[in-house]
This record gives sequence, structure tokens and C-alpha cells, in this order.
Amino acid sequence: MPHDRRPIPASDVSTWDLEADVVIAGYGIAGVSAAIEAARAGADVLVLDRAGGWGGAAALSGGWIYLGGGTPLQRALGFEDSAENMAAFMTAALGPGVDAAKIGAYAHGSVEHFHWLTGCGVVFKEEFWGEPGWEVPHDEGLGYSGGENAAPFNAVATPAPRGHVPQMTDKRTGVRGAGYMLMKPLVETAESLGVRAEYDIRAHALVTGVDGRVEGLLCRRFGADVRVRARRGVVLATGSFAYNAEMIETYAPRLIGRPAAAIEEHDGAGILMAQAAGAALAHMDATEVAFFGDPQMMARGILVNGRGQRFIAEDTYGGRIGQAVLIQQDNAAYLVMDMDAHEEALATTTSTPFFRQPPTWAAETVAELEADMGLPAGALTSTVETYNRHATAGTDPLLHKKAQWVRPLEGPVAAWDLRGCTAGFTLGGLRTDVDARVLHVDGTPIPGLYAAGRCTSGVCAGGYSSGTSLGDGSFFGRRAGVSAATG
Ligand SMILES: Cc1cc2nc3c(=O)[nH]c(=O)nc-3n(C[C@H](O)[C@H](O)[C@H](O)COP(=O)(O)OP(=O)(O)OC[C@H]3O[C@@H](n4cnc5c(N)ncnc54)[C@H](O)[C@@H]3O)c2cc1C
Repeated sequence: MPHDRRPIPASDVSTWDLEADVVIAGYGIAGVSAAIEAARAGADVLVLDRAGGWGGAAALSGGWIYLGGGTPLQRALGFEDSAENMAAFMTAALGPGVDAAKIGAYAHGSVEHFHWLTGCGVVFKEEFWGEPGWEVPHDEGLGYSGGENAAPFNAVATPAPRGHVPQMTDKRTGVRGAGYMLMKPLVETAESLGVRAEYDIRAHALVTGVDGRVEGLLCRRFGADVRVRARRGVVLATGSFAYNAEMIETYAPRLIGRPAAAIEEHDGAGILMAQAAGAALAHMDATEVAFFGDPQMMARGILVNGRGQRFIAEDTYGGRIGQAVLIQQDNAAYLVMDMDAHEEALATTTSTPFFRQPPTWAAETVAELEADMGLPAGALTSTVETYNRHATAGTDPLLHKKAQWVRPLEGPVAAWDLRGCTAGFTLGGLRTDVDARVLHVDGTPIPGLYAAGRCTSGVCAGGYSSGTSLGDGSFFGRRAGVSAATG
């Protein structure tokens, strides 16, 4: 595979091997959503995927899709929400530096997007999961997925759960879990509209005309060049750059050696080929960060850094904890619990039982524990003293963990070594407008080029909530399809 991603002049192409009105690179969540809408707008659509079938990371995913503003599921389960409330949360939680126009379009279009998904056959069960968790443990359809009901966001917007989960027949993420149950009906919808697909074909570079208009893709298949003509437009939907070591080193070095919730096909190809045609990039340093802690345990304990100090409300979204640990705490965290809290946590249901490992250290007193952990003498002791002083009154004035989780640590204590327990994927990518047109560095749209999903910078500029990747991939994927079909 040549490394050169520079656009190929259309004048150099004597024969086109494949042809369609709209050509989409990548058959994951953004690609399938683009395909459906392009076909509905009357285009002949061809989707190309370098893998042996459709699905991408989306089909392996947990399936959370971020929807709100008063969806029928939210309302049926008794939750009030509005587009303004959703936008207020997203602006606070997904920044700094969010694209206000994208957040506004997304929040105001969310109820319609819910109907679009269910219209394509996606099923959300009317059941709410209200306990701390990375995912729903069964097939519940709704849950908190971004710390909406925890500090600091519960003071910014009225808490509303927005993590919508397609119903599974069984709880088994990775193998026909909720992500698969999202992708399957969408792909079936695309097929019913006549969308064609080619697999084992890798988009490599754009083909452009004299005026810079994108007219197709140069692809590779089993070592041979394949030239694909797009009569109306090309949509890039190739995923993140989590598995491009060079790009990770350049833009998001904290993720070196720790890619997760992505697939090896996410090698930044879409970003590079558009960049070579002058495309602008945005928020290339932004990353989702997962944390290998069990939320049911974390909410009931205290998390401290390498200096024995608390740094975050432990009942918030695990991804927010992950970002805080990796970005602000040198990737070092310890969970501290007393015996009662540990036993109570173990008696709860969790979707992450594998995070419930035995403690690394256990001691009769906090002073002994901090010595065993190698923390500076008195550091953890003073943290626990301060925490307990307020916890006795059921408050946490330092970090505002909710009263339901606040209880003094008493008696024998244990700690879990959670240093280095983070991994994640990239959120930055091509700069696009609300109609999913790829913007040139001069700020104007590159004619004939559209993009969505994790090869673009979407609603997340810095922070993250579970569901926003499948959310903005599908939402702006649809817009990419319409824009490409209608020119
Ligand atoms: C285990 C796991 C759990 C997750 N849970 C969630 C969740 O609950 N909610 C959420 O919002 N997100 C979740 N994610 C993340 C989410 O799945 C992805 O961020 C999302 O699928 C990105 O959408 P996309 O369309 O950009 O990429 P994908 O859905 O991965 O689709 C990209 C497609 O492009 C193809 N491709 C790549 N390069 C080329 C090329 N050069 N030519 C042709 N084809 C190419 C790939 O093979 C792939 O099929 C999870 C991911 C994983 C792996």
C-alpha cells in the first residue's frame, strides 16, 4: 500500500471499475445512516468497507445512543427533558470548545432522530436502569450515560437519562449485543432501499477534478487498484485514528499503547485522504477515556490520586473519571473502601463483574493502609478525616458526591490499585459543518466531499458521554447522505 494520500487527478483515470451516485467509505454507524438517507433522496448508493462485512466498531459496541429532548422513551419512563436542557448539558459536558451549531442541531433534532431509528426497526425496551454502571446489565432501554445526574452537571441542567440502548435478546456486548441490534435493522433498511455494498476494499485516496471537486475514490483490493466513481458525492465514514500509532503520537500521545472501544480498521485513513485535499481538522487531542473500575464500587468508596487526595465525585460517569485520571492525575488512581461499603457493592448487579477484583491492600486502619500503599504519611489520613467529617452529616462539600452515596469510612479499610487502568479512542477529526460537508482549511466546503462519525470532530470537543459516538455518527451520517445525494 503506497503511503501517498494525495488526491489523484480525475484526468489520470481512464476507466472506472465501480460507479454510483453516492459512494460511502465505511459501513459502520455513520456509513449506514448516510446510505439510507442518500438512497431515500433518490441516489444510487454504493458502500465500501475494508472489512469482510458491515458493522465496524458500531456492531461490536455497547449500543448506547445519546438521544433526548423528550423522546417517547424518556417520557414513557417519566423523565422530563427538552432540547434546551439537553444542549445545556452537552455544552458543559462535551467541551471545552464544542461546536454550538452542531450541539444545537443535534439536541433539537434528537426526538426526530429517535423516530427515524425506530422507523428503521430499532427497538428500545421501556425499562430504566438507574444504578451506576458502564452499561445496562440486562436489556433495559434507558439509563444515565454521561454523569447527567452527578456533580457538576446536575447543577447545570436538569438531570435526564439520555443513554438509549437497543434491546438485545441477551446481554452480551461484542457478540450480537446492543450495537449489533442497532446496526442490523439499519443495514436491512439500507438493503431494502437498494444500497449496494462491496467488502474487502480499502479507500486510499480521493480522486478530484480540475476545480478540486471530489469525483471518486482510489481504493485497493487484494493488492490491486480499484477506481470508484462518485457521480454526486463521496462520504467518508471510516472511523477514528485510534489505531494509527503515528497520528496518536502526534495528536493524542496520552493514548499511546492504550487504544480501546475501537477496531484496528480505525487507522485514520479518511482523515488523511481528506487532509491531503486541504481539509481542516478539529480537536485532534480530544479522547474518550474508559476507566477499569466498577461504578457500583466507585460510588460507594473514595477515589484518590498519587498524593492520597480526592479529585472527582465518585458517583459520576466512569468516562469522566477516566479522563480525569489520565489527563489530570498522571494516570494514577486508587479506590478506597471500608468493609461495609465493599460488601454492599458486591451485593449489587453490575455489567462489569470483571472489574470486581480483590483489593490490592487491606489494613485495620487508614494510617496502616496509606503506609502499605506507599503514600506520604498523613496524606490519605487527612483525606479520609475531611471526607468523614462531612460524610457524618451526609454531605460532600468538596466534590459534591450525592448524599445517597456519602457515608463515613469506618473500621478496616481496603484499597485497589487502579494506576494505568485507562484506555480509549480519539474524538478529533475532519472539520465539518452541520450538513456534514467537509471544510477546507480556508473555511469553505470541499465540493463533493462529506463525512461523519469518528473520522470527524462531532459533538464532543473534549468531554464525552456514552452514546455520543453512535449518536453523532448516525445523526450527522444521515445529513452526509442527504447532502451527498442532493449536491
Ligand atoms: C466494545 C465497544 C463498545 C462501544 N460502546 C459504545 C457505546 O455504547 N456507545 C457509543 O456511542 N459508542 C460506543 N463505542 C464506540 C463506537 O462504536 C464508535 O465510535 C462508532 O462506531 C464510530 O462510528 P463510525 O461510523 O465512525 O465507525 P465504525 O462504526 O467503526 O465504522 C467504520 C467502518 O469503516 C471501515 N473502514 C475503515 N477504514 C476504511 C477504508 N480505508 N476503506 C473502507 N472502509 C474502511 C471499517 O472497517 C468500519 O466498518 C464502542 C466501541 C466498542 C468497540
